[in-house]
Amino acid sequence: MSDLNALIDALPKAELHLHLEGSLEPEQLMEFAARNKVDIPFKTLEEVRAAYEFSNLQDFLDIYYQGMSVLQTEADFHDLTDAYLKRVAADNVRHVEVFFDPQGHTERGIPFEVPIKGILKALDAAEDKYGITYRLIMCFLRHLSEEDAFETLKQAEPWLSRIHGVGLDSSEMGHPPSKFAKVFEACRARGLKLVAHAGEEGPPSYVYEAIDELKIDRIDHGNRSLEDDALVARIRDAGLTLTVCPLSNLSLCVVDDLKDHPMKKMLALGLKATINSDDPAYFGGYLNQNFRETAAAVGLTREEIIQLAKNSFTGSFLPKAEQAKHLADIDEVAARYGV
Ligand SMILES: Nc1ncnc2[nH]cnc12
Ligand SMILES: [Zn+2]
Repeated sequence: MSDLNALIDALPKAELHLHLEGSLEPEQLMEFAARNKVDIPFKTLEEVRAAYEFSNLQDFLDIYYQGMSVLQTEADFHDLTDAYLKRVAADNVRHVEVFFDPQGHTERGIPFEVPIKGILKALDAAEDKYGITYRLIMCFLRHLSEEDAFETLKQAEPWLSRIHGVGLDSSEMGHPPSKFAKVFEACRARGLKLVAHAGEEGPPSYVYEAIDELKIDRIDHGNRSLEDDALVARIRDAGLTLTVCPLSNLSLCVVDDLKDHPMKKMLALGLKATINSDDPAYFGGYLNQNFRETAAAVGLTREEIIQLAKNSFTGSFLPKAEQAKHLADIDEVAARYGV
């Protein structure tokens, strides 16, 4: 193993951009379909794997929503979440801030409490079981209406002490952040943290809207911000974290080649970028795989890798005192590796 990969493995890290439904591995999809007697258009694992091939965000989302159909019971959501946590514990992940898409489930008749109960059961057990702490972020699907988002917020009301933030995901083009300004305002009034996918496929104006109209605390993706120097300065000066997802960007053709990924440039511009896996079952790798492939493709230095690990904690919603403990652990590992 290269020195760089050994350092990546050894560093404590947080993951800040992960869709739980996007951690549905082909094997699990087959298993859940069988145990719930759900018809799926695939007979073999190879057929599922072949379907996990995309050329843009919408291509992926079509399969992603189809895959969700096998998630039926609290146990399914628990098992899905637990498998993700177990997998990233092996990557030395110490804290996760994970998304779920309640509307992807309520729309097909699964009551709101089914996914959230299963997910929380696995997340609550994670500290003892895997040494992983968490925050849970409920996403609104942006291809649906703001009225739908308000209805989802109403269903979430009994759970709001267990939900730390809200996000905005799904088809970006044609669904600008401003469409959700009122519901984000209502969420802010309830003390929730706010994040939004912006600038993944959408233009820099969507990132401006997420900052100015949704008043987000963190930007998910944000790649296309680099097209606008004034926007880069805004993000940098506000200290906003970007949750960037390199292997997702490659799979969805946000970049044509990982060598062209802007991660190194983001760091050079002074942006607080982080590395994340987005939908690891669909995009070819969990957190350390994203670090490894990005480091190799764009030539990240050991110092940059350590900076990225630190950004993952300072960009998290953990209290400063807890962040500081993780930063001290990172310094200890860095010293061991002579950095
Ligand atoms: N990368 C992504 N962009 C938008 N919506 C998503 N839902 C799951 N993954 C997503
Ligand atoms: Zn995402």
